Amino acid sequence: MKTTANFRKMKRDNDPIAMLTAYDAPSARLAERAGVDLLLVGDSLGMVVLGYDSTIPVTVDDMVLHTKAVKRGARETFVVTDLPFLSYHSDFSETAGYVKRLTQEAGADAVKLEGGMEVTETVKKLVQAGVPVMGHLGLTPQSVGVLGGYKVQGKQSPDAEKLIREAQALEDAGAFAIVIECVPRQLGQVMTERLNIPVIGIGAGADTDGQVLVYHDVIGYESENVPKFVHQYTNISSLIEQGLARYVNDVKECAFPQQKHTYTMKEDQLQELYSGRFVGEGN
Ligand SMILES: Nc1nc(=O)c2c([nH]1)NC[C@@H]1CN(c3ccc(C(=O)N[C@@H](CCC(=O)O)C(=O)O)cc3)CN21
Ligand SMILES: CC(C)C(=O)C(=O)O
Repeated sequence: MKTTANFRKMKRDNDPIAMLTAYDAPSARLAERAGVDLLLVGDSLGMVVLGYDSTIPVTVDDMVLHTKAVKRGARETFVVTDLPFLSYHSDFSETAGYVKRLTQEAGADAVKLEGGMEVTETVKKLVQAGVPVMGHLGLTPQSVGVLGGYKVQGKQSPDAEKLIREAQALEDAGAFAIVIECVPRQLGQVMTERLNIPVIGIGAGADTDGQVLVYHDVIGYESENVPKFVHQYTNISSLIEQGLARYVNDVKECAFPQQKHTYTMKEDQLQELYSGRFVGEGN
C-alpha cells in the first residue's frame, strides 16, 4: 500500500497521482485492479449513490458504513474518507470522536475536510494526534449554500490570492495533501508550485500533482449534472440498461430460467412426494 511519504515522493518525481472516489466493495476492488494510487470515500456519496441533491445530508454513520465496504474491497489501497457536513466545526473532542470511528472502526487511512483558515487549528490537532489529513479548497460542496451553487472559484485575483494563502496554511498545519476543486488552471499551477505537499486537482487543470474524479462520472454510471471537468471514459449505464431489459424480456417470454439454472429432485423422492404420504396436505 502506498503511504503519505510515497505521495510526497511522487510530487517530487513529477509522477502524476491518480485518485478516484469509491463507495462500495466491488467498485473499490475494480479501482484497485486498475492501479489507482489512492481512493476517496467522498461525501459525494450522498449525491452519486444515495440520491440526495447535495452533500449536506450525509452523516458520519453513512461514511463509516461505506468506508468499511471500500476497505473490504481494496485492502492494498490508501483510503481517504471525507468528514461530512458540520462534523468538524464544534469542539475538537467531538471531531476526534468522529475521526476515531472513521479510522479505528471503519479503517480509513486518512480523513479529508473542506476549508481554509477556519479549519487549520483542527488539522493541526488531528495531525498531532497522528491522523493524516487531506485539505480541500476551491469549490467546497459542503458550502454550496454559501457559495450559491457549484461555481468555479478563484477567478478574481483577490480570491485566488486567498486560496493560495489558505493552501499554504493547510500545509503549515501538517496536511499531507490538498484537493483543489473547480479553479482556473493558472491557479492550480501556482498552488502546485508553491506547495511542498501534493496538490490533487478536480477541474483545476493539467498542472496539478494529480487528478481526482468521481467514480460514476468516469464510467458514465447514472451521474446527473456532470461537471465540465469530467471525462467519461466509458458508458456503463447503457450496458446495464441493455442487460436489465434483456432480463425482463426473458422473464416475460419464459426464456429464463433454463435447465442449467434449475435444481431438480431425485426420482424416488418425487415418487414419495406424489404417493400421498404427506400429512396435512390440503389443510
Ligand atoms: N457526480 C458528481 N461529480 C462531482 O464531481 C461532484 C458531485 N457529483 N457531487 C459533489 C461535488 C459537486 N461538484 C460539482 C457539481 C457541479 C459543477 C458544475 O456544474 N460546474 C459548472 C461550473 C460553472 C461555472 O462556474 O462556470 C460547470 O459547468 O462545470 C461542478 C462541481 C463536484 N462534485
Ligand atoms: C469530488 C471529490 C474531490 C470529493 O470531495 C467528493 O467526492 O466528495
